[in-house]
Amino acid sequence: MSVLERIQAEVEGHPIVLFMKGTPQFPMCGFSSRAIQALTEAGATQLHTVNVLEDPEVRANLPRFSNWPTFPQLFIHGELIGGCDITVELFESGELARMISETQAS
Ligand SMILES: N[C@@H](CCC(=O)N[C@@H](CS)C(=O)NCC(=O)O)C(=O)O
Ligand code: FES
Repeated sequence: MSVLERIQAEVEGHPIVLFMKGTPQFPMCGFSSRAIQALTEAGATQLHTVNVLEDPEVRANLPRFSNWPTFPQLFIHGELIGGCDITVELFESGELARMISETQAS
């Protein structure tokens, strides 16, 4: 499986996926930490995460796949939502909680 196929399988295999630096328990960067915090506070319980620090191939190729240059990257239902700033903005407006409750209910 090529790395792009692996990325595709990750985002199609789980409704909510965060590509991040570190893990939810031990985020290795403030941007990833803030994204996890927003997702958790918005009620995400079925969150699948990929630690790009442990997968250099994904780190190098995800920006090409998603057309988004940095980490973290949030995908819902296989679609890129954005990085830390967008995730936090969606949380603050209440939109993230709505998207997550719809996703987890379906
Ligand atoms: N404004 C960005 C901040 C994220 C960011 O700047 N990430 C950098 C530093 S962690 C990054 O991923 N750089 C590329 C890399 O480390 O591969 C967001 O909203 O997500
Ligand atoms: S790892 Fe340095 S800013 Fe994210």
